[in-house]
Amino acid sequence: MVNYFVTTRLYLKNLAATEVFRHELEQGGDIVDDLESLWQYLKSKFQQTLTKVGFDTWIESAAPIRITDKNIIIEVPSSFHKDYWEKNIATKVVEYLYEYTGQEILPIFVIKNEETSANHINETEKITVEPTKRKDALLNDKYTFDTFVIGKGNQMAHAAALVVAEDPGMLYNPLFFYGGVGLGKTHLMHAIGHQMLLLNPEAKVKYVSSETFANDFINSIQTKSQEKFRTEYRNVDLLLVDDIQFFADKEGTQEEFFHTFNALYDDRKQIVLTSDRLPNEIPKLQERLVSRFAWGLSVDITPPDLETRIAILRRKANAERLEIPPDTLSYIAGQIDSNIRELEGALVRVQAYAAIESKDISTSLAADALKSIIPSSKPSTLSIQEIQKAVSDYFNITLADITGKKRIKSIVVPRQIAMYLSRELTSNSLPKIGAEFGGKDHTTVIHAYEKIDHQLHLDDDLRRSVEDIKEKLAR
Ligand SMILES: Nc1ncnc2c1ncn2[C@@H]1O[C@H](COP(=O)(O)OP(=O)(O)OP(=O)(O)O)[C@@H](O)[C@H]1O
Repeated sequence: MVNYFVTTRLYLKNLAATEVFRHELEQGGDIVDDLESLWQYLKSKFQQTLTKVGFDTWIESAAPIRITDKNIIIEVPSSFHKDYWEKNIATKVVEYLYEYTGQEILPIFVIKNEETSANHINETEKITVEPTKRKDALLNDKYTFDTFVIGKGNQMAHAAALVVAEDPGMLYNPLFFYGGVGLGKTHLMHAIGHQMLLLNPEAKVKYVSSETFANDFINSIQTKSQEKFRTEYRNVDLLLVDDIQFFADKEGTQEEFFHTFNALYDDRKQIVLTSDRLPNEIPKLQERLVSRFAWGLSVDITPPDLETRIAILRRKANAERLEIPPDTLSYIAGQIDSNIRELEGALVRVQAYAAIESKDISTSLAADALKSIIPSSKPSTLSIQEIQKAVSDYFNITLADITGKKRIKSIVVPRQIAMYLSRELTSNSLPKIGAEFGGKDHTTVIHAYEKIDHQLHLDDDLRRSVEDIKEKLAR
């Protein structure tokens, strides 16, 4: 019998030498005519060893490309998946392939190209995993991995969430999700909690918003029950803290959280945090917290593309047993592009409108129902380019300066004003505004918006300039 461990060592030894693999691949002839049957065999083996969510995430998203007598090429959706396969699944592939072919065949992982990766959107409609009924964890029953639709913008966050749910405290600690509002950060957090409890019903899971943490802490001081507070927060296996940007300005809470974090981290307990921005962009977050949060993995969630939005709506419509024609789903998904909570709200609105009118849901009914909330109904038809031009004319700088990267104050302030006005006066999403400013991140737009918004109350000159520009734009 060829020892599987020898095979594994061989595999690991060669892992870095992908080029050698490729050469060998070119030398080797095809050995299996029916790649599909072999893949089915591998899948059936993994079905027995992985959880359903693990199987869906890692195996279902991969596809075999070719096999020779030396290698099998497996296509995976992202570098994150590739990394996970190499570290956790590859040795099993070698073992199972040996069982099937009697030969040592080493896997090579290639990343699927960007254009086609949308094909991997998980549109599984069935909900098979019963969410945990443990109420003390305060988890929302609806927020599980099964109800989470995977798309380009959240694929990596979803995979990382699954890793920490199945292997808490080991690989990514803390796990930090950041991104705009309503994009699924809370949903993923709860899914981690459910999955962990499913695998280990005895696990202690605690989910809190940052406000609840702060309030619990303040109450514990007022009621002299700090010991109880500490026991409650430091004796858990998984601590989930949502929206930690609200820790800004709360010195005492940050101090306490620092100690909570250290206690859990030292005990190898898993910590998961979310915020609307990266830790170093949260104003007044203590440096020592910022650096600790960077110990683990930070993953952003970006707004879903159209296919993902349609898949989310379809899942929701199915769950509510609503009959909605595909083109109507596409229409609704096309109207709301940056916030899934609003997308779901739009569907509820269409549903209510159909009930009131006693009509079936159609595209024209959806258009009527959404008239008052879709972006095109906002009063302004102003474009971002018009705003950029008005601001650059006003400050006598070039359009290239407005969209460029120069960091001098005489350009940075007008650029921030232009971003502020783009958010105030147009219905464009934050990522779209960022893109129009030379491909900047949405968090840069949030930062600019908040800075100008704040300064307007303090700086008369700035306020006058913004009013003048607005007036010019209104003409
Ligand atoms: N990928 C997804 N698949 C299915 N539903 C989703 C997905 N992403 C978000 N949702 C749904 O959208 C709604 C908003 O998501 P969630 O509350 O998790 O957003 P969030 O990023 O935490 O927002 P906030 O920053 O406001 O806290 C929820 O109902 C959630 O179930």
